[in-house]
Amino acid sequence: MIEFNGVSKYYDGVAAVSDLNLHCPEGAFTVLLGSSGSGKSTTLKMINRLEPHDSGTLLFGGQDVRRIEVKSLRRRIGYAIQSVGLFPHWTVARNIATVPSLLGWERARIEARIDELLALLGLEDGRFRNSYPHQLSGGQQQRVGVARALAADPEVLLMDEPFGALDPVTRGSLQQEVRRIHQLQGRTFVLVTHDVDEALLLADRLVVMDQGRVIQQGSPAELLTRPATPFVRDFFGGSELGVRLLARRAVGQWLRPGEWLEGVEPIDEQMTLREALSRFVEQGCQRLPVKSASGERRGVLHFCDLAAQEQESMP
Ligand SMILES: Nc1ncnc2c1ncn2[C@@H]1O[C@H](COP(=O)(O)OP(=O)(O)OP(=O)(O)O)[C@@H](O)[C@H]1O
Repeated sequence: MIEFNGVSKYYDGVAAVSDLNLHCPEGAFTVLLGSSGSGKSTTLKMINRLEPHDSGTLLFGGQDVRRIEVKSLRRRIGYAIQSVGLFPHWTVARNIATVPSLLGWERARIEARIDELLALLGLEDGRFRNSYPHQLSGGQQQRVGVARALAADPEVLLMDEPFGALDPVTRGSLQQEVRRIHQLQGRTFVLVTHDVDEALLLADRLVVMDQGRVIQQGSPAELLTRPATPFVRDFFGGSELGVRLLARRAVGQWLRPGEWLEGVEPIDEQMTLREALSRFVEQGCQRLPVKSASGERRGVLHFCDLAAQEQESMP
């Protein structure tokens, strides 16, 4: 969907990104991960031409972005940023309606879309619709920012640290929400973050950047198990690589079916192996029964299997 071929961008002769080769596949959730100043935001802004690139080619849906009229390009791309950028004197509803109104949608269609998005982002409580941004919490404002970016059902959603300023609990619930929306709608999402756990939670495809260059790109499991350089390994927390890998895997794939255990509270098969590890430590046990969301017996998770799989996947 989006392809960078040898793309560079300079500010006052200094490269912000250089010779970028990067692919964001259609329908995938791509996350650009890197430390401050590594060129992530610049990369994102070149996609919707908020920043023009200086050399190389950047393709959007197979077309050179320079050949797509800026207005029509931006209509195809939603953009959500950390500072939200809501219009302060407009209600939530009017903020969300910004792009559909520009596109000349009929009133009834706009109203229906606002309702749909408020429900999608967990803001369906009637009071939000006509509130002003300053009457909302930071987390609610971020939700409205994402709703506004999604309003005209863009082909691509770009998000630059959209949960940056939030407390861990609100951040966690918004991350889950965005993941759910991605799975539901099957659109192409590109998100920028410097938070490793956020990246691992959301990404189908992960791109690690440093000093304006792509250091490695691939699936989260690939990067965790086969980091291409010591930098990538260190970025994922070196000794924490194994635990982070456990956070990507669900209990359901690792249990022994056909076994059961009485007298111990069962865990859910959707639980991550990382959470299960905490449960083993908390309860000081070696085995845990596993049930489905509807309460059916699925089998037993053995601590020794979990430890073995972590060793296998370590680089
Ligand atoms: N408008 C600008 N003028 C001059 N230099 C800039 C401009 N925007 C970015 N840069 C420089 O380009 C480099 C990459 O910046 P960029 O914002 O893309 O990094 P980032 O990885 O998104 O960082 P952060 O996580 O801190 O936002 C930095 O060295 C930055 O100082």
